[in-house]
Amino acid sequence: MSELAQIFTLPQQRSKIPVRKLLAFYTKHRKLLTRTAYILILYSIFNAGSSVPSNKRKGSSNTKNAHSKRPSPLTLKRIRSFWSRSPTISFFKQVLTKDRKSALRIAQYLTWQLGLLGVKAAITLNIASLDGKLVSLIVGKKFKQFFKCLVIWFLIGIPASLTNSLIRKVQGMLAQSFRTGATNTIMDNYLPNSGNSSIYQLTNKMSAGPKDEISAGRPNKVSSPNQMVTVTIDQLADTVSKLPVQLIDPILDILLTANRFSKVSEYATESSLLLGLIASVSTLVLKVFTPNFAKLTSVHNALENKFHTYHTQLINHREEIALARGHRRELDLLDTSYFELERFQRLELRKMAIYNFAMGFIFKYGLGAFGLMMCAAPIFSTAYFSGFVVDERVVSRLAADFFANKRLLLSASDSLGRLIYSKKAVQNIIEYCTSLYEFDASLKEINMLSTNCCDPDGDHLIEGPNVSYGEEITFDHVPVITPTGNILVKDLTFSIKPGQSLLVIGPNGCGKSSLFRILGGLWEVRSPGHVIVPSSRKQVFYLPQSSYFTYGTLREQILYPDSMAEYRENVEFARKRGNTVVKDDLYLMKLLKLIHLEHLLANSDSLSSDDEDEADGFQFGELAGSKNSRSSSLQDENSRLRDGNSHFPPSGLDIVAKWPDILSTGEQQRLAMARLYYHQPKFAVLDECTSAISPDLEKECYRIATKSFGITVLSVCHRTSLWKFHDYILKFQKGPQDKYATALFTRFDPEKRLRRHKELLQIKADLKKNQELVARLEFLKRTQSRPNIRRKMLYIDE
Ligand SMILES: Nc1ncnc2c1ncn2[C@@H]1O[C@H](COP(=O)(O)OP(=O)(O)OP(=O)(O)O)[C@@H](O)[C@H]1O
Repeated sequence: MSELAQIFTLPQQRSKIPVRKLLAFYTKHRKLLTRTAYILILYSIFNAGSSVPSNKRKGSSNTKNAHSKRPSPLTLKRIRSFWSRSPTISFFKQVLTKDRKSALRIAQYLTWQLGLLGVKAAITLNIASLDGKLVSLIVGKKFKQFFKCLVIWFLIGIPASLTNSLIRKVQGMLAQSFRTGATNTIMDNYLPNSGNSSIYQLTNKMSAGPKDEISAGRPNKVSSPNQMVTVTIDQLADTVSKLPVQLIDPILDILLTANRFSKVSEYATESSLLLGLIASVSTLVLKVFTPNFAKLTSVHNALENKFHTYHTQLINHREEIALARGHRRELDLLDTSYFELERFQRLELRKMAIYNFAMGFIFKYGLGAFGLMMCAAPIFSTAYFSGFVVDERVVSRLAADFFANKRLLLSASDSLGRLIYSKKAVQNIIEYCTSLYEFDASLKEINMLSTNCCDPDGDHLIEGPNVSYGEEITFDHVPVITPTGNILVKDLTFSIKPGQSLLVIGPNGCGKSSLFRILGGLWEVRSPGHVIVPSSRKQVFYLPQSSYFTYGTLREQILYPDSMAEYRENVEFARKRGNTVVKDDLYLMKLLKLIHLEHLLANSDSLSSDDEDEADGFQFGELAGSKNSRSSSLQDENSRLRDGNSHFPPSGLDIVAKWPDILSTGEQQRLAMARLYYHQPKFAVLDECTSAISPDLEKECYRIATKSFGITVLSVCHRTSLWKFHDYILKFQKGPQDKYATALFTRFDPEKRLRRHKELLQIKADLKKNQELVARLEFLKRTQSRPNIRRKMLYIDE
């Protein structure tokens, strides 16, 4: 009879309860009971670890509820609905289907991770057995065997350490692959090939939407696109890579422990049942202390984001803030946002401390005590049935079992705790995926709406039902309406052909730049308007008041938005074809010389030494390659450059700097003009892009653009000195009482207009002077006729 049967037979002799029948039933269904125990354990663990948020999100209020509610127990129906509708699963599917290469790598690293975790669990089991054996050999005083065992124990350390380090490495690789996949997925909509300005539109949408949802408990998903792409994806990848270890490692530990117990212990079935019950009760108790991790993460990220944004603003506008002595105001803003973050972190720490206490106590000590009890049970029962007289061999076997089991059980109870703690990781993953999914969905929505406006190859400037293509730029009854729905101009009509430059004038805020936003495809062409534009986006170039400069070489500033690869390709192509003009490094340096920026080249001496005369005698036609044939000197220089014997070392254009920081506004505008000369588009939109350049050089810049390079400009400029470069005028007018501006388009004779303008100014000045004279005369008359003034001759009035 087994020890177990002996125990159960003891009370039977003294009681009238049908213990025998119960025992028979129990012995018959022992396996079923064991399985029930395992199911109980699993259910309790998953229930505690379940974190499936409600999928019935429709509006923001539902979204808010979904996060403020505690996750309800895991059911099959919820799992099914989670699988089909959850943003988390959808995001994962997107990552795995869109970027096949990353998906393959993810699968590969996951397999590696699973294999390594299996090896680790097997090693742990072996080490536990060896531990027990070592104790048994010590008790049995078998030194030789003990030493052998110790050597094996020591040697096992090599694969154990190797496995651990490999697990970490594979985890890092998994995180990297997932990050790559997720970033590529988002990038497809963030900067789409179609050239659609989704980020511009999204930012517009954000400014129009609710400003701060943090206080409402749900931060704005798209409040910070850069945070999404840089931080959230990284956090997600990191958490995803750790999850297999967090989930599988403890599960394997528990399974191996259970397996070992079922082999070595007579009480395995009962112990499992008891363990299942205790684990269920423990997880129920733990639920009371478990905070809503998803909500904590979400609010924490939003507050961090706000704090970062204020700092970024401070850095971006440092000069303006410093000159305005705005440091106190900025400090207030930073302090407030930091205080909010700090207060929330304190709350978070408090909640986590309570949770960690409950976790540690229940799982480490509660279940640990239970484990020790189970380990001690065979020793006490053996001692009891043998009348407390035990053979030494039995003692050493029992001691070995005790140590091995104790180690395994304690690690199993710890594993159970870790498994439940992985709930935090799962909830964080859900939160990150939901944020990214919503961010991606917003971008997709914008791109879908703009599929009308942009072709997939990104070749067209704009597309849509109200757009057609031609050689000209025509606006036909186009209403100018802001994204927020404000009408700026009700009906805008004008048309210009190549060679017919347009001057756009009007008061501030009437919609001059907005016209260019429509032309650039940032704002849609609203019905009943219709526009005709050149089909290729390369034919229209836009230069704003403050141009964008990348962090890179001086050469890249001129080439932008072309890449270095495109530049090299163009140079090679032009050389192969034997073009008269090759836009190579030498050409770029000449352009810099043209706008007096040669000092930016590291070795500017080279421009003024040997080649001084040449550069001075340089003709714009040579650069434009339009009318004049290239001079032999330029040919010589180009071939010298090609042969690597150039007097213009490439280092000059290779300087890397933070260009907006080291260049004055005027220099930046001149560099932007060099960019325009390099690209030589058919049309150029110049939106006050020379406002900081001295009048003489500004005229020169316009002259080179229009006359030398033959670019047709559409310019907003306030200086009358630039009028002569335009053939047509578009004048926006808006009275103080008018809701929106009207636009007048006519042919423009700058000479005549300028004469009239000067005449008008003269008349106004004369009239003003006249009015002053009349007023003075009135005053003098009044003084003379005042009755109370003592009569004296103030002036002689003839
Ligand atoms: N993205 C936007 N969303 C909503 N309104 C906008 C947006 N961009 C500009 N506006 C509004 O449209 C109006 C016209 O702006 P626009 O930049 O066209 O003026 P402008 O005529 O070029 O003025 P200025 O001479 O000062 O440059 C302004 O009132 C501005 O606030």
